[in-house]
Formats: sequence, structure tokens, C-alpha cells
Amino acid sequence: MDKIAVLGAGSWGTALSIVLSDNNYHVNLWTYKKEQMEEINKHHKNERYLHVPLPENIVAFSSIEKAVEDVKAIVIVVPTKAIREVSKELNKILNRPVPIIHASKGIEPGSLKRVSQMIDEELEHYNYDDIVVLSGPSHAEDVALRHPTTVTVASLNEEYAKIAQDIFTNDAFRVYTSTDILGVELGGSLKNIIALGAGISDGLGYGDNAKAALITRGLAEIARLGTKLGANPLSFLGLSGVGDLIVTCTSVHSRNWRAGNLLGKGQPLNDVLEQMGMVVEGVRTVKAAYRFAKEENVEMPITTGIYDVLYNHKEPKEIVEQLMTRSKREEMDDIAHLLYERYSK
Ligand SMILES: NC(=O)C1=CN([C@@H]2O[C@H](COP(=O)(O)OP(=O)(O)OC[C@H]3O[C@@H](n4cnc5c(N)ncnc54)[C@H](OP(=O)(O)O)[C@@H]3O)[C@@H](O)[C@H]2O)C=CC1
Ligand SMILES: O=C(CO)COP(=O)(O)O
Repeated sequence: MDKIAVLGAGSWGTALSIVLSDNNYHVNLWTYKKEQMEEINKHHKNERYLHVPLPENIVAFSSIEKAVEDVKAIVIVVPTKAIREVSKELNKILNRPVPIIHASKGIEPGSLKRVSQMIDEELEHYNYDDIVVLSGPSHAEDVALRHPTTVTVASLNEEYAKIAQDIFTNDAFRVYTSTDILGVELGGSLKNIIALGAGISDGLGYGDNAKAALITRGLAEIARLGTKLGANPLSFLGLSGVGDLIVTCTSVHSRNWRAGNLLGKGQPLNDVLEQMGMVVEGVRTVKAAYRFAKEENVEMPITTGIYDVLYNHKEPKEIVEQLMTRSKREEMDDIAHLLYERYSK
């Protein structure tokens, strides 16, 4: 039985380990917490994150070195803030080319780097082109129950993308490939900000119309920034774009939506984060997106409004009024024109 290492034993790392175990891989699941390793190995569960029994071919490790020994591929699934730390550890021990697939969603505020770029910077002898991202509408809770789920794996190295597709694909987990790693990573990261907004909207008591507006106009600004940065605009209409935006803005499983919901009900950010107990990537990524928008001179009014609620003590209702009273404009802006120009001939 081939072995695969999964680095990160939170909700998503555990759910992806279940997929791999179902596909007959032996999974080495790395956690930095000894108690969690014991819970997984002795009791075959990881209760804090997922309420399902774990198959016996998922074995937890507290040493990265042991976890990655002789594996066919390495899956990195830690929160974005831990990517550099984990990659540094990996850099000390990785001495052969092995496919690296990451499934984290965020952008580093200080450097504005995506996850694949951070991994590349920390791994001295690894080629950026070989890094694969796995992203799409995929809440861990659904995946752990084997509910039908679709995702995209993207890499400049098509062979590695296909390896990732083969490793993860099964009857309940359908995997598509793409070469637009930039677009796929940006879609997966930026949708978390809009999901915070959808949660705030629901917390304020607004209805479905407001949420549909946030999703649609949110997608417009994600695509606006993404295309400016060089992504394929069509990626934002795919699973890692609109697909993930829909699931994150509408699901009670979403940490970003839930955090936004509490903010909309008037709770302060620090209390909300303490209560969540799991990573809420949008809270960090909004800082990066806010800066990106300014530096790239891209209009991102929803992102800016959410940044102001989180970091400038603006009242959510004030932001809603601001968004609703912006100057009148045409709906289909630069992105639509870009798509039209590209594909109308
Ligand atoms: N949950 C989901 O459905 C999905 C999540 N993702 C993405 O996957 C990534 C991980 O999310 P998820 O699993 O949900 O997060 P969770 O909050 O469920 O788990 C994160 C885990 O990483 C641990 N951790 C924190 N810091 C470090 C570190 N420095 N080194 C090693 N481990 C660390 C946490 O430990 P501790 O509790 O001690 O902080 C926790 O066990 C995120 O980028 C998220 O956006 C993507 C798709 C779906
Ligand atoms: O990315 C996700 C689903 O595809 C998970 O979103 P949350 O982090 O908001 O739970």
C-alpha cells in the first residue's frame, strides 16, 4: 500500500486523509500536538475537528521527518499563517522530488504571497512549477461523510496535477485539473472575505437578496483583481471561483460565514475568533486583499468595507449604506469586456 503524508490534522487535513484512506493509501497524518496524535492512533478519532470515526490506515505522527518517509506525495493543509514554518521544517528533510499538493486558502498580508509562493520560497531545492493546489467547494464536514464533492487541482506541471487528480479521485470526490494555479489560489483565498460579508449580512438580519448581491458583486471584484494579477478570468467561473464562493457564503459549516454572522450580531472580532476555535482565514487575507486593491489600483468596495468593519471599527450598517449609495454604474465592467474581447471572435 503506497503512503501519503498529510501535514496538518485540523478539519481539512483530517477530511482529506479520509479521502486518501478510502482510495487505499496508507496515510501518515502529521500533527504538532502529541495528545491529538494519541487520540487518532488509540481511539481513531479527531473529535475537536470532525465527528466521524477514522479508518485504521490513518496513522498520526508528531515528527514531520517520520511522516514524510518514503511517501508517494505530500499534502500540506495547515493554516496559511503556519505555511512557512512547516515548509522550513520540510526543507531540512526533503531530499528527493516528490509531488507537493497544498490545500490551504489564504494570502500572506506582509508579503502578499500566495501559499504556493511561500512554499517555493521556503523549499530551496523545489521547483515552483511542480507545486499543486487543491481547491474548490469542499467543506470538511461533507467530505468526511462522503457526500458528493468536486474540486480542482492546479499546477503549471500538468503531470503533477494529473498525479494529484489520480490520488484523490473517487466516487464521492471528483477532481478536475487546471494549469491556472494563480487563479485557483486567488479564488480560494479571496472568497473567504466575501463569506465574512455574507455572514455579517445574515447577522444583521438581511435576506437572500442581500446575500446574492454580495456573492455576485463579490465575484466581480475577485475576478477584477485576479485578472489584473494575470489569472485566467474563466477560473473565477469554475469550482475554485464561484463554486467555492457559493458554498462558503451559504453554508453553516463555513468558519468565515460563522465568524461574519457573529460580527453582524455585534460581537467584537477578538471574542468571535476565540469562540471559533478554528482558523478563519478571511480575517487575515482581507488585510492582503485591501493592500493589493490599493497597490494594483483595483476597485474592491466589498473587500474594503469588510476591512473597515474588522480593522477600522466601522459599523456594518454604515458599510451597507455606503455600498448601496455608491455612484451609479454599468453592471458589466472590465471583466465582462475582457471576456467578451477574448472569446467573441
Ligand atoms: N475546513 C474546511 O472545510 C476547509 C479548509 N480549507 C483550508 O485548509 C486550511 C486548514 O484549515 P482547517 O483544517 O479547516 O483548520 P482547522 O482550524 O480545523 O485546523 C488547523 C490545524 O492546524 C493546526 N496548526 C496551527 N498552527 C500550526 C502550526 N504552526 N503547525 C502545525 N499545525 C498548526 C491547528 O492547531 P491549533 O488548534 O492548536 O491551532 C489545527 O489543528 C485553511 O487554509 C483552510 O482555509 C480548505 C478547504 C476546506
Ligand atoms: O474553503 C472552504 C470550503 O471550500 C472552507 O471555508 P471556511 O474556512 O469558511 O470553513
